[in-house]
Amino acid sequence: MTPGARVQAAIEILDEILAGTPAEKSLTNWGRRSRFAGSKDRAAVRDHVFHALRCMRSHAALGGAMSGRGLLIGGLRDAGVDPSQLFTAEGHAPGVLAEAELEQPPLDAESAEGLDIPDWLWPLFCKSLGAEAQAAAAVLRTRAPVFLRVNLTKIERADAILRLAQEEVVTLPHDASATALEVTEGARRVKNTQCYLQGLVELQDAASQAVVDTLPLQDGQRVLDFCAGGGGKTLAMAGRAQLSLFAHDVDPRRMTDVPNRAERAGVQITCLTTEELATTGPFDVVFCDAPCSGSGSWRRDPEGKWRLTSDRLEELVALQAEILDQAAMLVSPDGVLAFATCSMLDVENGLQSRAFVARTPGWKIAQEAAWHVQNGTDGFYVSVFQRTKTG
Ligand SMILES: C[S@@+](CC[C@H](N)C(=O)[O-])C[C@H]1O[C@@H](n2cnc3c(N)ncnc32)[C@H](O)[C@@H]1O
Repeated sequence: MTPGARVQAAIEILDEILAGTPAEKSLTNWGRRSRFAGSKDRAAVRDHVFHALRCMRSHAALGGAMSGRGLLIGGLRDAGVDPSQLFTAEGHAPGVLAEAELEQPPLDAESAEGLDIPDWLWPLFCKSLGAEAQAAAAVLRTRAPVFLRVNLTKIERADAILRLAQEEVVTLPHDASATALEVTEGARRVKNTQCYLQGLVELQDAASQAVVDTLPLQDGQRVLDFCAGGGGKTLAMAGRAQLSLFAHDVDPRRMTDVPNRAERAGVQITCLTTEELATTGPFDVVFCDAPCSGSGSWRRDPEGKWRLTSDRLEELVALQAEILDQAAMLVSPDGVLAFATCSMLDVENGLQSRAFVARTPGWKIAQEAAWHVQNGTDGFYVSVFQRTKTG
């Protein structure tokens, strides 16, 4: 496919997304009807689509329309490329620019529109991130790096770097965690490498790994991952100590992959239903990786940025509080409760944790940590609660 034809394909996919089809489904639909497209074409089209989704407000403004065509015209202008170079109508390229499309509309690059944050969210975003708000929003307009977690029960980090390099995946250690590697070349090959297939490495953001590093895990503990989902953090915990590990999720279907992933990593994880929690507890450590706005990972899920509403955020904050209250009851008398989100919003993080200790006698915040996208990782937050002596 020519560069122009790739742009036209992205325009069609974006129009489908704007009409309500999820991005992954639209890309799959296009892939099925475009057997002629090679792997490089598919990757390039996907990159166009995801870049447009990350920068949807600003690119629509620069392109003069919230449409696939407007987004691609705006995206080219944002990159300093004259769209007329690709909008030629030749070789399946999009049609030439109409009179009304020729002039670039003005855009304030420091406004919520220019920084691609919804207007309703911008005050909250600024309050949470202070002087870093603009920098964080700007990073959310870019593609996220790919990170791996080295399974230290199977291989040292330095050896994993060498083994991956033999399979043409180039990585560098990342200082967010002693298990983290940033992939600098060959990211698309990772899932086919023997290193991955044999469970020596897992795909996991570096901040997710760092969150698990903060948990006070020790050999012999009974540990519950209360919101386990696909078990990414349960597996990371398994790499930290010899634990009796339990995974739970209110939606057990989300844990479908946990047994296979555990087997690949060579660890044991027991999945529990909600009914089984009461009879299996209490636990020495209960970790809640709670459902949240996902604002720290909007580079990977840009549709989430535009889907979030203030009502939905309010619902999420209420759900997080409920989860903390339920999880606290499963902690043993000397145990620890931990709460994490992949959010950078204070209302889901520090304020949520302080509200928990304010309404729940007997608990204090022992530790808090946050990671922001400006430092290269996803945005994440964790708080670790301990019981007070009088509690
Ligand atoms: C952020 S995701 C977890 C991601 C996972 N820990 C990982 O590292 O791959 C949050 C999970 O919480 C689950 N969840 C939502 N409400 C819950 C509740 N009341 N109790 C337990 N889990 C809940 C969701 O189904 C979702 O899988």
